[in-house]
Amino acid sequence: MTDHAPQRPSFHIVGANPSMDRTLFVRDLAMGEVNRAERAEPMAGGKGIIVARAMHRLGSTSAVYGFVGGVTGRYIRDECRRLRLTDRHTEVGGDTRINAIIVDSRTGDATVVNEPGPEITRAEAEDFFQTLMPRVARDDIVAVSGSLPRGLDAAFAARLVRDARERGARVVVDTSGRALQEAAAATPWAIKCNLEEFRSLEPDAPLVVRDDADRRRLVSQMHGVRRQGVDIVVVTLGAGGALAVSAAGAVWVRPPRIEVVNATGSGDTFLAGVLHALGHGQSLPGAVTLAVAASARNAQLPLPDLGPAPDLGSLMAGTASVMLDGRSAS
Ligand SMILES: O=P(O)(O)OC[C@@]1(O)O[C@H](CO)[C@@H](O)[C@@H]1O
Repeated sequence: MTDHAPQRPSFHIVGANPSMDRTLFVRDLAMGEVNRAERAEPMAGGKGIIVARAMHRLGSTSAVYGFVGGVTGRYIRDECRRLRLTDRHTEVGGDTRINAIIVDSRTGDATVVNEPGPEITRAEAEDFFQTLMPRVARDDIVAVSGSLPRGLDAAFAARLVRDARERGARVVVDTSGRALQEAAAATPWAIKCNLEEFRSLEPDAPLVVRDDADRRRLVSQMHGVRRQGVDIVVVTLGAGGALAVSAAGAVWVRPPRIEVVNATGSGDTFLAGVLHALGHGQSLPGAVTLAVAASARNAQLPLPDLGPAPDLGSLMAGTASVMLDGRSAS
C-alpha cells in the first residue's frame, strides 16, 4: 500500500447487552397453553453481534464490544471466534442473558422475550471504555446497537457518543427510549431507528406510515432531528421500506417482495448494510438500497443471518428508490 492509498475505516460495533438467542419454532403458537416446539436453535445474538456477523458476510470485518459473563458469555466468545469477529468484550461478574424468540412456523410471526442482562458495576463500565476508546481512530465507524444491561443508564450511551466523537470517529446510534434520546442529544454522525423508536425523539411522528403525506411529514420531522446536529437520520418502516435524510435530501427505498420466514434481526442486518456501504464510500441512497435488500434476505431465512457470500443482486433489483423531492434515484 502506498502512503496515499485510501484507508478503509475500522468498524467498532458496540452491543452492550449480547445474548444467547434461543429460537423456538412452534406451529400455531397458543398463549396460555402448552406448546411443543418443532425445533430449537441457539445462536449468538444481541443486536451488536447480529450487525457484526452480517457485516462479515458482506465483506467488512469488525470488532465487537460489550459485556459478557458466565457460561453464556463463554458461548458468545466462542461464537465470535468461530465467526471470525474480533472479540473485545469486557468480562463481567454477572451472566450474559438468554433471550427467547418464538417463531410461529406457519405465519412467520416472532414473539420475543428479552432478559434485562447482567448488572454492570462502575468498574466494569470503566473497563469497557478503556478497551474501546484507545482503539478508536479518526474516521473510524463506531456503532452503538441494542439495549443496555442493568447498571448502565442513558448517560452511558451519551458518553459513548461524546468520547468516540472526540476521537474523530463517525458514531452511528441504533438504540431506543431514553438511551436514544440522550445519545441523539450528544449529536452522533447518524441515527438509525424504527418508527416506534423515532417517536421517542419526535412524539408527533405518525404511528403508521401509509401514504405519501405520512412519508413527507415523517421526513420533515427527520430533518428536524438532523438540524439538531446529526448528519444522517434513517427510519426503517418494516414492509414500508426505509426513509433516510441528510443535508443532500431525502430518499425512500421500497423493499422487494419476499416471503417472510423470520424477520428477527432484520433491523440489525439493515444497519450492517448501511455501515458496510457508507464505510466503503457509497452514497446514502446506495447504502439504504443495499441495507433494504440485506434486511429482506435476513427475513427470508429461519435465523438472523445472511448466509455465507450472500448474493443480494436480485433483491436489490426488487427495490425501488425515490428521492422525495420527486426525482427517481434508480
Ligand atoms: O434487548 P435488545 O438488545 O433491544 O434486543 C435483543 C434482541 O431481541 O434483538 C436481537 C434481534 O434484533 C436479538 O438477537 C436479541 O435477542
